[in-house]
Amino acid sequence: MSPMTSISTFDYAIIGGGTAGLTIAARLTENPAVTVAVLEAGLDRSDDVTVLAPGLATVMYGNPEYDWIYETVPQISANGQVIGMPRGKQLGGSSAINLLFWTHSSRKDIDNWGRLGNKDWSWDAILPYFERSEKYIAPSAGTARDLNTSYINSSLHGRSGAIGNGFPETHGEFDVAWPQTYANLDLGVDGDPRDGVALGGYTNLINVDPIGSKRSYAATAYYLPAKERPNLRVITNAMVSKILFSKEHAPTATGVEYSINGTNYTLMAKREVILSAGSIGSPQILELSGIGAKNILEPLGIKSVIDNPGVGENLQDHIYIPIGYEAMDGIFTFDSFRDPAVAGAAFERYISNGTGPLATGATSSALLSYAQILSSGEKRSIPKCMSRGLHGLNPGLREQYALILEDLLDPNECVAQELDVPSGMSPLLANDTTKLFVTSSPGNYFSLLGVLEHPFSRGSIHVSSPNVNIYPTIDPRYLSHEADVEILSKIALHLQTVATTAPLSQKLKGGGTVYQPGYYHLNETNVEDFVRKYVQSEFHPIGTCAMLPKAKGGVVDEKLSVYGVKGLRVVDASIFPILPRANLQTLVYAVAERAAEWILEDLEGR
Ligand SMILES: Cc1cc2nc3c(=O)[nH]c(=O)nc-3n(C[C@H](O)[C@H](O)[C@H](O)COP(=O)(O)OP(=O)(O)OC[C@H]3O[C@@H](n4cnc5c(N)ncnc54)[C@H](O)[C@@H]3O)c2cc1C
Repeated sequence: MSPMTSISTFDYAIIGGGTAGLTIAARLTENPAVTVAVLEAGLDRSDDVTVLAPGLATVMYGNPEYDWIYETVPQISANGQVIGMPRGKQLGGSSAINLLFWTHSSRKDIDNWGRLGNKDWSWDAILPYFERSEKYIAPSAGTARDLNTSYINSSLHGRSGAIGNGFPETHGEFDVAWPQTYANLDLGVDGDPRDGVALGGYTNLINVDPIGSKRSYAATAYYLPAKERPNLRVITNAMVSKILFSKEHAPTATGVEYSINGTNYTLMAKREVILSAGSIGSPQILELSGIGAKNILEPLGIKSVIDNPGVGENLQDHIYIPIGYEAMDGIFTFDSFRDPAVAGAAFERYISNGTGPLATGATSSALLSYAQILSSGEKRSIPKCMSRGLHGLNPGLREQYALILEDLLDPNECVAQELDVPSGMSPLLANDTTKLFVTSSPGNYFSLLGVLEHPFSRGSIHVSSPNVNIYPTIDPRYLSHEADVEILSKIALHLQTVATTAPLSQKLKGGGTVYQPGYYHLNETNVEDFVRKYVQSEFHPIGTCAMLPKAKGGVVDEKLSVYGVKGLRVVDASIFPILPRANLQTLVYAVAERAAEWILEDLEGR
């Protein structure tokens, strides 16, 4: 907890000290006249090596000290699997446990947010906020050569923003092989994807500060520099259960109820409550506070404040298929850490000088259009099941599907992201994230992952109890739309082409044809069955408090204010109306930066 102050009522109360919450807190308190309280359920772990060492990220999954350890209900269209859903429970939220990919959405992705009815949302409008959150650090000449970083257009990258990012000075044989493999497939990156347009295979930036090779994230980059400000109070171990409303006229958010170790407290907010509890926590807290579908809340004894059936709906997530290959003898993968001596030596090396395998995360990425992943001679077309058209859908969903279909037909728009995990994986144990990124099979493995960027399936998150400690029901309905199965199958088949292409194939046994036990060769006949059995979450849930017109299922307006109440905004990944390409954190930071500016403008009456 940061130093106590005598203030008991604040101008702003922020629920959730995660990626978005800490960004807003830091920006608002730059104005010394503004008082801000942040209420975070987890603890401050910003000096914990498990958080800071890039190579230890997956160690946090399934550990309640760091992770909420949510899980989905059985996924009917995905072989009945329960999928584990880690979310960061600590200052920094999911930015403290994520896999450090620093990627950007496409220009069209954000323009689409505008086309869905959100005034003033476009790529051009969000650009300054990407820049504000980014501190790009150029690599050494050796790293630039090894990882082929010549695609970087440094004029596009922010140099003095909050989050340090660059290329790891420690890299392995797979990292070096990756860009050349895509170039050999004629899929080499055709620019810097930071421009929102470029596609192809490349070495990705990761948000690691080169000084000591430490994770740069919301707690270290936004919170720590602001920590001593007298106008900021961050309360950790504080579980928020409810937003309070005044009874006058239209309901106005006036404060929050929270508890610490079972003792209840109330905190008042004179100007606004800002809900930044993430895509699972934010709809849960809205519903617990009476904002949501009346027919869900009243049977649970929750008094309705605003009847809005959009809350908790429109859940979308990036899903992927992994395929495990056996690495050539002598090549390091994280499977080598099964030997405690190897793991111990790596830890010592990281602690003593910030180098070695724990100093880096995976860095390989490819952003590919539908045309680029189809097998040669195959023509791009809309999925078979979409040929009936979009009749009978509600207007909001019809518009979203029309945009996704456009992306499929556009040779310049990303449909798949391909990446790697330098170890074996156990996708059939996806309900237990302590087991997902390891394998019990002896040997060293390399996993290729193919992600579906714009899924059609839509799910929901709803409370099942008025008690905040009972987790909401999370049902993403993975693969419930047939089109997702069809497209993900094509992506899975493309991964096999990548694995058998040099120089990557030279690093894999049998030239990329020897599989980790449990995986097997895929073909047109067996791939759909494989996709339903092996599908995974990239842990990118969005959309559950969607920024959309209310008639289209919206929960917040284009300035992120909750419909029907005053003094309440939602600012986090839950407001994304439709999934962008690639990983989400750069967009969460940018949205939070933009929201902070609006909040300050409102204060100044501009
Ligand atoms: C395992 C994993 C890997 C990922 N990898 C990448 C990646 O490599 N690159 C990338 O760009 N993106 C990645 N992402 C996605 C990205 O990190 C998230 O989308 C982003 O951090 C979400 O930010 P947020 O502000 O919406 O939520 P969060 O950062 O999760 O913040 C929500 C905060 O609210 C708190 N909270 C919730 N409920 C309550 C309550 N009742 N009371 C008080 N506090 C509460 C939480 O503890 C948390 O701190 C990954 C995510 C995960 C989980």
